[in-house]
Amino acid sequence: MKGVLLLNLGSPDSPTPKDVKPYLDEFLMDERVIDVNKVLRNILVRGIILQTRPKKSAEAYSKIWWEEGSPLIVISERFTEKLKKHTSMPVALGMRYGSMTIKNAMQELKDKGVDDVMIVPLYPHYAMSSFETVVVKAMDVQKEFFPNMKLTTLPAFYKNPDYIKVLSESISEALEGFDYDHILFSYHGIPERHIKKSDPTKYHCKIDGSCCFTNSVAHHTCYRHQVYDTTELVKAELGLIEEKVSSSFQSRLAGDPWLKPYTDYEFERFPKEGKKKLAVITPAFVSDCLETLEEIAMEGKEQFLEAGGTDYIHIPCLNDRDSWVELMAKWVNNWERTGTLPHS
Ligand SMILES: C=CC1=C(C)c2cc3[nH]c(cc4nc(cc5[nH]c(cc1n2)c(C)c5CCC(=O)O)C(CCC(=O)O)=C4C)c(C)c3C=C
Ligand SMILES: [Fe+2]
Ligand SMILES: [Fe+2]
Repeated sequence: MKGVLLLNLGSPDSPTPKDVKPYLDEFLMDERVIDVNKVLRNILVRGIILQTRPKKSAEAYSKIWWEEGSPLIVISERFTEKLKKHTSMPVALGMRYGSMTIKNAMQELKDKGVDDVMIVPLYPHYAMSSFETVVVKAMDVQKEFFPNMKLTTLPAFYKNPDYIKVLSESISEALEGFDYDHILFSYHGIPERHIKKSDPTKYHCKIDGSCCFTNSVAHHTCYRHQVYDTTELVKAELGLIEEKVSSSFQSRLAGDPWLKPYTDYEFERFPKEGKKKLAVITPAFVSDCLETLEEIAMEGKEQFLEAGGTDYIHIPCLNDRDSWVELMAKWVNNWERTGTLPHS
């Protein structure tokens, strides 16, 4: 029997340093997130980052936490419940880090008689530290605990025409009545090194060049190419003016160079260039979370207004929007009926 496993990265159990610390430990000790050798990762994460970050992160989480829990978890649960109403297959939700484990979610499916699972990483773009890590974890768990379960992965959907339509529709709704000077597509950043590492050709990715705009098989796993594609496709779908749209990268950790331009630098720069009314969209995430609600909707707004901006909106993620749930239902139900995937 077929079933669906929705996967996201996860949140701490509460916005306190006591619960944030083990969550951050699991997150940052992941070799696909901090991709240095184990000894160095241990020193970096446990010896340095975890000495101060849990308190800071807990404060940030406290600002966005809902009565029902972490927004990322609550929204993912709402999405799951809605999807269940659109399919006859069992649907479960698992998280890469934290207490809502992938193992429990797979057990839930197995208990309902499921042995053929579509895994759905809730990320439109491929990155080692998001899409790849949830898929590899799901495969490891399957091998160890559910050897008779078959897994099929929904590919990154960053350029799927139906997804672009749903995303564009959500953007145009949010922009209604907002006379913007500029729309910024702010994507979660990753270290530059990661896109070189994910390049299967080992020669295509040049970081600073125009590699992302020339055809290559490397783009199947190139996060930067994929996010630029999403921006371009939405721009075309909505007929947006070239000069009024750009992309940037947020949420970097100190140390390595990360993908540029950095979102916080753009918040400083725009008002000086006369772009004082700004709309920010965060399409690397399908659910609002710490990185959108705190970093963009709160901190980003403050920074932009302090730099001389006058008007600022953060456009919500797709969350549990009906058209998004219906699109996911179309993909999974089609796979149930025909065994085919919507895009590759
Ligand atoms: C597009 C999705 C994501 C990518 C790519 C990604 C890369 C990445 N993240 C970190 C470090 C942290 N990320 C944190 C939170 C966080 N990250 C994502 C998504 C991506 N991360 C989400 C959805 C969230 C929010 C979870 C929530 O509970 O709302 C955190 C924890 C919070 C904090 O302390 O800032 C860290 C740490 C790295 C290093 C990285 C790429 C290498
Ligand atoms: Fe992150
Ligand atoms: Fe590229």
